[in-house]
Amino acid sequence: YGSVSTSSPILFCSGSVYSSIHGFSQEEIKEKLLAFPGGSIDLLKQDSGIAVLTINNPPRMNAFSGAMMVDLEEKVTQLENWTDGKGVIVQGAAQTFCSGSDLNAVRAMSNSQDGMKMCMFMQNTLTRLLRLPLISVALVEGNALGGGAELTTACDFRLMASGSVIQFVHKHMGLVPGWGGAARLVTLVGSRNALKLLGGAVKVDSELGVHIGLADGVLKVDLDAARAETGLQQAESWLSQYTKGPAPVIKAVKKVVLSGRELSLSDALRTEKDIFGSVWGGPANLQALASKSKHK
Ligand SMILES: CC[C@H](C(=O)O)C(=O)SCCNC(=O)CCNC(=O)[C@H](O)C(C)(C)COP(=O)(O)OP(=O)(O)OC[C@H]1O[C@@H](n2cnc3c(N)ncnc32)[C@H](O)[C@@H]1OP(=O)(O)O
Repeated sequence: YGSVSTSSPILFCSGSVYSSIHGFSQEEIKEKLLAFPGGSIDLLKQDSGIAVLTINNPPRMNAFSGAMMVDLEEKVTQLENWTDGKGVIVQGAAQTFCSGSDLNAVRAMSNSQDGMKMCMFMQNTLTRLLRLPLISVALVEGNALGGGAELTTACDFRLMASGSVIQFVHKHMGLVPGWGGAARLVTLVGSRNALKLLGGAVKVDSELGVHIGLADGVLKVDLDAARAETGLQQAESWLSQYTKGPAPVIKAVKKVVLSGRELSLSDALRTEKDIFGSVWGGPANLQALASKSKHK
């Protein structure tokens, strides 16, 4: 497979929004964030090409400590470099998703300068998560609140367990989303629904989530415990519908959609041509041509 050389550095070279040209120092804010320890972000890369990223801080309902924000950035870098990867599932540990920023860290960093730096750091990381050349799914069990709700919007898809809730609680905190969640929410559900969800701090359950297009599916509850699949198993089988096939082809699928989503039409068309060139005449293409396959 040829590599994709495109005129769209924003998507494929550095997915970040802020850098030193914006007066932003990633290293300076990392040092501040590391002063707030606790929890971890765990990455499991599987032979299937589907990775599982777990937000792990159960004593605080998987709230993000500063150290976890830094950890997430490192795990996203590992996923960017995963040649054999095709998909990623983002979940919370212990059957709940994520309750946003750790309020203890928020209280200690309550001046506006630090708040904005933290928000730039998280915008960079979550933008890179959304721009991964992998198909991503947020598996929402329990609560996704505040920054946790924003994290769900940094995935391509959201699957909700019955009883789970996505809630942008920001208004109740005297805030608005700052991790890019508002911009992504508008793209997902339209500006009128976004205004309702943010203005009313609405509790979105799985039914409402599907109705407004925030959720892409609801996980089944099987009362027969012996037969029941876990939420993660269900999410893996849902995602595998879209990740069957060789990694370079799946990555190319994600990249053409991403460029269509983020670039102007002319730039998206040029980028699509480059990505097409990277799979044209590649092993999967030659094999398909040789097998005279019919698409019945
Ligand atoms: C809004 C902007 C900002 C951002 O975008 O950066 C944020 O995200 S701020 C955080 C927004 N989230 C919240 O305000 C969540 C507050 N917590 C809750 O509403 C509840 O704890 C809930 C619904 C998550 C769970 O309720 P439940 O009754 O099931 O459990 P507890 O309340 O007893 O919680 C257990 C334990 O977890 C601690 N906890 C929960 N969330 C956080 C958090 N965000 N930061 C720090 N700690 C959190 C809670 O205090 C309990 O600890 P304990 O020591 O047992 O009292």
